[in-house]
Amino acid sequence: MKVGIIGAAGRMGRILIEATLANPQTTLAAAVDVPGSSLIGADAGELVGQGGQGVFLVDDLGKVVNDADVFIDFTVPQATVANVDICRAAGTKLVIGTTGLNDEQKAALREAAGDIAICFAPNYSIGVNLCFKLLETAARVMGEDADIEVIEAHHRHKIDAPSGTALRLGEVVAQTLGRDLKDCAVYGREGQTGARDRKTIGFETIRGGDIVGDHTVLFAADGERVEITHKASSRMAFGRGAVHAAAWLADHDKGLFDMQDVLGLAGDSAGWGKG
Ligand SMILES: NC(=O)C1=CN([C@@H]2O[C@H](COP(=O)(O)OP(=O)(O)OC[C@H]3O[C@@H](n4cnc5c(N)ncnc54)[C@H](OP(=O)(O)O)[C@@H]3O)[C@@H](O)[C@H]2O)C=CC1
Ligand SMILES: O=C(O)C1=N[C@H](C(=O)O)C[C@H](O)C1
Repeated sequence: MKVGIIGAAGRMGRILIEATLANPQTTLAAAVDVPGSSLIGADAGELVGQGGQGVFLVDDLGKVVNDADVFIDFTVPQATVANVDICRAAGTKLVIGTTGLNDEQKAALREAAGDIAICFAPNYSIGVNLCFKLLETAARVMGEDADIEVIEAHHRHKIDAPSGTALRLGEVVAQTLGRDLKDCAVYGREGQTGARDRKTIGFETIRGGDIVGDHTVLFAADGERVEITHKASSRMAFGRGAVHAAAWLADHDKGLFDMQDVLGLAGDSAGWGKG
């Protein structure tokens, strides 16, 4: 698969270049970043110490959209939605890792997936996707008798909160228990909060330093606690997964998928996911 990277100069973009070059099923075919970046025109391989790739960073997806079979986009919501339109018009597939999209932006992705194949997931690591499955079991067994809290920690540069992964963890729990996250989520607490309502799902966000990404779902029952925790120690865990998803899209012409589909874990889920 010929792969293009959007947001190529970013933290994840550089990792995605490296992961694309390392995967025997993929070749690096294009790289895009924001207009005005001092890196426009640079050899994309140079960004990861592997110069001479002959792929140069451009400032407009439209210039290279036909050069790749699939683009991987880890940028910001506004840019991602614009990129979906460009890829849709060109018939080019997309893997999207950007988080923080609102309902309207997610609906735009769903609509575009009527014409092109899109994989959209808040977390491309194998470990987090395993945790989504473990969580269904934990919620089924303990959910009604426990207070459930989702705790996440990320680096100081992260611009959205709670993380996309934390929100998906909350969705998995809520849907397994027949609740609607929009009604039962509580984001942080302060002041005279009153006693905790067992039907709520709490979210706590930590931002600091260079934390790659930690997530815990806590089930606090009377007399015992269960915690399901994932800690990413390298962004390559996400990068490898996203490039695997790009290669997996080779067999799909249209539709909206997520990493559960790529890993073959989607079959028996309660219906959460898909944006
Ligand atoms: N799904 C997953 O597994 C993961 C998802 N993420 C998500 O990926 C996203 C990016 O994270 P991260 O790499 O840390 O962020 P960065 O800010 O480091 O990277 C984003 C890059 O995209 C560039 N960019 C912004 N707008 C455009 C545009 N219109 N066209 C092209 N490039 C653009 C930015 O340029 P500039 O800085 O100049 O604005 C920057 O280089 C976030 O939403 C994050 O939550 C992160 C890790 C894993
Ligand atoms: O911004 C990040 O860094 C990450 N974002 C994703 C999220 O919001 O869930 C995934 C990962 O935890 C890293």
